[in-house]
Amino acid sequence: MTERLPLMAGNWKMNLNHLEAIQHTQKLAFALADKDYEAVEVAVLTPFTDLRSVQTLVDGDKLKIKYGSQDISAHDSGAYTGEVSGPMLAKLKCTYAAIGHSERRQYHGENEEIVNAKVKAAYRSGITPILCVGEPLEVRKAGTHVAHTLAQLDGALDGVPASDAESIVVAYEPVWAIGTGEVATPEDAQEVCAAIRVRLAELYDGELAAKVRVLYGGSVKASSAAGLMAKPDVDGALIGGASLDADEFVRIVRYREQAVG
Ligand SMILES: O=C[C@H](O)COP(=O)(O)O
Repeated sequence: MTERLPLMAGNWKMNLNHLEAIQHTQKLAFALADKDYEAVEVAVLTPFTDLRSVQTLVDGDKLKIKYGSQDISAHDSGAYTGEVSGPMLAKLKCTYAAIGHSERRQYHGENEEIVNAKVKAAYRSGITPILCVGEPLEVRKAGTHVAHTLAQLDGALDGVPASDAESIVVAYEPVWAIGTGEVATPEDAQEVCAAIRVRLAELYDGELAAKVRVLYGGSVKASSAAGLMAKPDVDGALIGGASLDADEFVRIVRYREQAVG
């Protein structure tokens, strides 16, 4: 069986200016030890304005924290006011770019076509997409959450070759769980994360599907992390609010030390 290194990624959303970002990253770096990084990959997804500061800190102090953006342009350069391109993010040595987060879909009209173009743009620049998928509350209530989420996955990966897709990270984030304090049960998370892996095997092959990390996101805290991570198809978490509290984020990274709640 393929060993998947768990990934705990903090999505700061539109929080922490570049000075606060330095302080926060230093606090994380101070708290995290080599053994933490052996057990878990740790990443922060910061506002664009923080990336240069975080890069300088990571490079200068040789930190093992990975970092990336919360979005990426579908275009590589040109007259796209306000956009930030893959080559620009690659120059800042970003490992990851979150793509298709529900807040981008909801507030910025990102549809499957745009998400697909952004996934391809990330790969053109050697950046690994953290592709966000997940259903809103009405879809969950209608019981069609698996089909809804898999349709988002299909759309995002349309025309993406296996040689790229094998490195993708998929984050299942039910919209009703984001920022609400209502975390999905481990069983709910497992149901959809497993379905995502099955679909990856159908779209590509079982070997690729076994390699891809599928995260859960939505109100994850230290108290819920161990229970979620106990599920076989949950390979980490995308953490919003709780990632802004360095102590809480470190506790999530050390989920193995928490009780399965
Ligand atoms: O990207 C992170 C998700 O939107 C989860 O956010 P949250 O942990 O604040 O619910």
